[in-house]
Amino acid sequence: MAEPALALKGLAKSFGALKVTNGVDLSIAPGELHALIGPNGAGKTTLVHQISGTLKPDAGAILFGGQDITRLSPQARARAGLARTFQITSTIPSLSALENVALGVQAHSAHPLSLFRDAASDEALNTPAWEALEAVGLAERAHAPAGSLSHGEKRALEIAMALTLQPKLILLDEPLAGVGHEEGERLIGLLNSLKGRFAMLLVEHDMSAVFALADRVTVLVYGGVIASGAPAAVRADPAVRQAYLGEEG
Ligand SMILES: Nc1ncnc2c1ncn2[C@@H]1O[C@H](COP(=O)(O)OP(=O)(O)OP(=O)(O)O)[C@@H](O)[C@H]1O
Repeated sequence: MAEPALALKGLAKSFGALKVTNGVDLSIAPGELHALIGPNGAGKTTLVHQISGTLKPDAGAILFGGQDITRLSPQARARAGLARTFQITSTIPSLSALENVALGVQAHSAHPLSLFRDAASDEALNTPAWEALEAVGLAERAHAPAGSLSHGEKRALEIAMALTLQPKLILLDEPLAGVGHEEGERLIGLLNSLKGRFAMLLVEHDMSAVFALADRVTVLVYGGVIASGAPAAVRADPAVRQAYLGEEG
């Protein structure tokens, strides 16, 4: 069997007496889109922070393509191909979409010290930047300042920036939050078009998006996994229905 793209083994994190991640086991196959759902405060974002490396677990291990990355810095994880998009927009508003992506390419290139040396005019940066913009459907907006893009376009731009890492896995933290219905549909189409190229862990409250996209779903409640599996099985699980009672109707 292929090595999982990502495997969490007994991951634990407490804030004081609060066990926010309570011995989480999770496995994502290469190319799989895995959704992580759960009620507010279940610990989803805390789990994503531990996977990306901005928060240290108290116990447990994180394996990325079989390699133990539990103690690696976020930068080293990104270089290994673990990309993430942020709930808070991380682009530079005054620079064009193309310049933002080209800067991302430059930051991860062999010569990052040349940062800001007119990133968008350098062909070695430009070609992958254009490819990433095309992959997310933003090529026509390449020269628009990132700050002028719509909410959904900004999310697509962040995904383009993640693509320049040539990722093996992308962590998507609520990509649909604050995005209107029409743009949401476009983003779901975009994520669908990227499926299979790399693994994705999607944290999302929009259940129609989750069930439209996910190969497998894991449900987190009070920091613990209560169900994990194929979408239909998870949806029918009595413990999951109980956890969502009143939220999903
Ligand atoms: N730095 C911190 N210090 C103390 N408690 C924290 C900290 N970060 C998160 N928590 C608590 O941990 C719990 C889980 O929070 P987390 O943001 O991971 O949940 P979530 O599932 O992502 O929620 P949401 O769906 O609302 O984003 C919450 O009770 C939160 O208040």
